[in-house]
Amino acid sequence: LVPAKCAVVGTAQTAVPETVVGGGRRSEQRQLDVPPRLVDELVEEALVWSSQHGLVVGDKNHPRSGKAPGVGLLHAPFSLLPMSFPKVYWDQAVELAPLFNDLVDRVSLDGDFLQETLARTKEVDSFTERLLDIHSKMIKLNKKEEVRLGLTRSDYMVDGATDRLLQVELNTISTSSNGLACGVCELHRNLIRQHERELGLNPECVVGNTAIAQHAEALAGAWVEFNKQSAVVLVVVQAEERYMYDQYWITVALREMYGVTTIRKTMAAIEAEGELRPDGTLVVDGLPVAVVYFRAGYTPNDYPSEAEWRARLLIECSSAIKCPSIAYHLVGTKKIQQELSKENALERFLDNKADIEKVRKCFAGLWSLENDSIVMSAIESPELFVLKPQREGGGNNIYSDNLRETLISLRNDGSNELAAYILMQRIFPPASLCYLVREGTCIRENAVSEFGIFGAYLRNKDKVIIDDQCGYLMRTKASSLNEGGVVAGYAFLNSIFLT
Ligand SMILES: N[C@H](CCC(=O)N[C@@H](CS)C(=O)NCCC(=O)O)C(=O)O
Ligand SMILES: [Mg+2]
Repeated sequence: LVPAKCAVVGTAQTAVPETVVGGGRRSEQRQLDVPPRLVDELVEEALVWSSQHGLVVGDKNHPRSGKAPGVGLLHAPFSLLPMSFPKVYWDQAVELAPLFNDLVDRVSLDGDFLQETLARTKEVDSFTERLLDIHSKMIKLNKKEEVRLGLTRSDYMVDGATDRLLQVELNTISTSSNGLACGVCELHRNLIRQHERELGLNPECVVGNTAIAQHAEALAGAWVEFNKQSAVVLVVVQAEERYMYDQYWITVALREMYGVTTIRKTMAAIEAEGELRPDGTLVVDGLPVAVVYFRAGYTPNDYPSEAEWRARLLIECSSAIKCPSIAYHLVGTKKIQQELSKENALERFLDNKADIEKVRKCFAGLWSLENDSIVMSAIESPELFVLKPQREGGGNNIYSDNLRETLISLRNDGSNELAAYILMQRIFPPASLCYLVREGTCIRENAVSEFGIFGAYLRNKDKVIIDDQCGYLMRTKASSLNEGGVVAGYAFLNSIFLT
């Protein structure tokens, strides 16, 4: 992806202009120090570029910005300049992508493992319970998903204390920012191209992002496997979606590159307009559905009534290729992540010893709350842990004093509520001063980054058609913040150049 000559940018060996502050610890991730006058110029150019190239989101201050495209747009939050990122971590994450693709697929086929691992959680977490109910219905129906499409993202942080790349989580549903991530990469390339001399950076050093093209390719590949010309790709969306432009990058590419039609429907609309033909074909609004691409359905908020649950069940019972299937969705829960980190757990799913070691090497500390000694450690040193419910979408994790109080009350209740959570080692990535632009204003903050590699996996029976990394997402947030997430309103989109 990156010409070799770039790999040395930012290290002491090259005649690097004084503005590129690099070198230092292996895990050092640095941004340029830029003269203030130049910052203002770059910010103005970046805001114009974003507006002209669709690096945009709906503005939450505009009443209809989540309803109709083209109404109430605001530039997406972005880092003004790319983050230098050690090539050794990029290579490691790329190497892990197919291993996690394989792991997710294997675990998704082990219905007993999913049901048993989540059995305690099911008792105290009604959202997970509803997902598991649909899953067990599929098992009773002996429903086989012969064609399986996984569009995942494995998120990592560099642990500053050990320089290790540690997995934060493996997302298996609605992995987003795949569209906008490509935009911010092009933005950075453009800015550097216009100011190459002053910035002392080569635009080619910004790692290209293939996320849009590869997500479209994978969805089109699944549509081909369904093998019905008149069928469409159904995108499940929330009624209010200010992140729609991120989604449209994928669906427009699908139409323009592959001629595949997509329709956007809420779960409620699917329940109202959807039906199953005798042969199992899902028909929505009169159109046969080849692929269901979930960009909603990952949070209880997406199921405000029984209608949405009926829609989820209808989709799952159909012959449509689900992205993700209910099983893939369950594989992405934090409880499964914690279970897979246990001794000998990976051996149940992966064969190759070397692969198992590579996967295990990126696991952070993960514990269930049945482990009372860990719970006591977390009560004593809450800042070293993160308490995680089985929730996606950002803004759900519990930190610091809130973590301690939650654990104390859960422990005192003696209730089995504990099974709704897992504890994870808190990772402290190296921080560096970054220029962060939101709502037209640039601030300079000490910030940390979370690096995600998207994964695409398409399989038809025994034929693996796609098994690859499919782009990346770099998110940067003020190091003073606990929670991350761009949609959640904390993080900024970023790109990387390798050092
Ligand atoms: N509105 C929904 C947003 C879906 C969503 O929040 N996805 C989570 C994983 S579940 C995610 O990938 N977050 C990365 C981008 C961020 O930091 O916000 C969509 O567009 O599909
Ligand atoms: Mg997540």
